[in-house]
Amino acid sequence: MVVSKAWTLRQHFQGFPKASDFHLREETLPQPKNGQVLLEAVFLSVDPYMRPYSQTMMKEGDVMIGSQVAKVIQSYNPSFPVGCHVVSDCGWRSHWVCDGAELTPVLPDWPQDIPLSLALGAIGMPGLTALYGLEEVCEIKKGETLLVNAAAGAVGSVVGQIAKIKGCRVVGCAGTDTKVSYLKELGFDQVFNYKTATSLEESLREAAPHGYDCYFENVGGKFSSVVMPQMREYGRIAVCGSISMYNDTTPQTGILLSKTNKMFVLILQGKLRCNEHITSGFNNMPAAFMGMLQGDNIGKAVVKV
Ligand SMILES: NC(=O)C1=CN([C@@H]2O[C@H](COP(=O)(O)OP(=O)(O)OC[C@H]3O[C@@H](n4cnc5c(N)ncnc54)[C@H](OP(=O)(O)O)[C@@H]3O)[C@@H](O)[C@H]2O)C=CC1
Ligand SMILES: CCCCCC(=O)/C=C/[C@@H]1[C@@H](C/C=C\CCCC(=O)O)[C@@H](O)C[C@H]1O
Repeated sequence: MVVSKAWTLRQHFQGFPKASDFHLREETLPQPKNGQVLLEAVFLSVDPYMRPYSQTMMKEGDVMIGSQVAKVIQSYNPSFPVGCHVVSDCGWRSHWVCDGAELTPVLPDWPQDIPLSLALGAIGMPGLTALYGLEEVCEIKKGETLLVNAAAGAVGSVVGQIAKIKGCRVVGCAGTDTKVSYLKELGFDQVFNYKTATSLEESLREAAPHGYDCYFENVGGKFSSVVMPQMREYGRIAVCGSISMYNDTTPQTGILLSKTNKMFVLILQGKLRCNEHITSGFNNMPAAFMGMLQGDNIGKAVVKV
């Protein structure tokens, strides 16, 4: 018998999440049956969507939603032998029994030099979101000017680097001077701290006097209203997220939305840098989640068990 730890939503968040909104419970798992596996969490993801989706998809008492990289530690399913790694959407749990239908195997040819945690970051959902938004939504072209906000985060940092690789001029905004320096190191052309800028409108205009061809929107709310008039004719906007609104108790005006090998190659060639903000310990899941929402992370926020 394995006793699993699980973080539940004790009560729905009101505004910014608090430590007392979470509850750590223990649950005894059943012995896996034929076709099933027992998973042990190795890295867990904390992502912005957990805040708005907790409101719409979860009841109080439910285990927090989320993905993790887990190791198979017992197996009665030949597709997932003991020792292999998978991505599972089983939530904030240390262990879980399930069948293979819900699991994505970590590729058997995963390069040794690339940390498995990137399956939750640049090689996973955030990285592929960045690539999809740039290529399929913005259809970005060489020579164009792109704006990305939350630029030092999991999605934003990949967006800016891919756009540079494609020969674009990239403007990024982030919330600390350390993030600004990091983005300059990554090769962004113009970067500013939106929290200390005297005027967001002027900083955006100074960074791109002829306006923006593409806008990769991660923040929403007032930020997007300021960007709109600075879009060029035939400009394209990938509305990816609206983190500035996720903790609102009263609605603001503004937008609210409801190729893996390629990424390996770019990382191994040193063209795509993937910083991670790693918090240690399953017990620190709520702190890691709240830290990410308030901007503590440079790159992808993950928890290492
Ligand atoms: N549509 C889709 O499929 C997906 C959408 N997303 C969206 O992309 C966005 C970024 O996600 P992700 O890269 O995972 O997260 P990040 O790693 O970027 O972490 C969140 C960051 O958001 C910034 N932030 C927090 N509050 C505000 C605010 N009020 N105004 C501006 N910035 C703020 C903080 O950085 P700072 O210090 O710069 O403020 C923080 O570090 C989110 O909106 C998310 O919902 C993500 C994945 C998939
Ligand atoms: C108003 C919320 C906008 C959030 C944008 C965002 O960050 C989206 C991220 C998703 C993420 C969602 C994860 C779980 C929810 C499952 C929804 C369901 O119908 O089952 C991930 O699935 C991929 C991103 O697109």
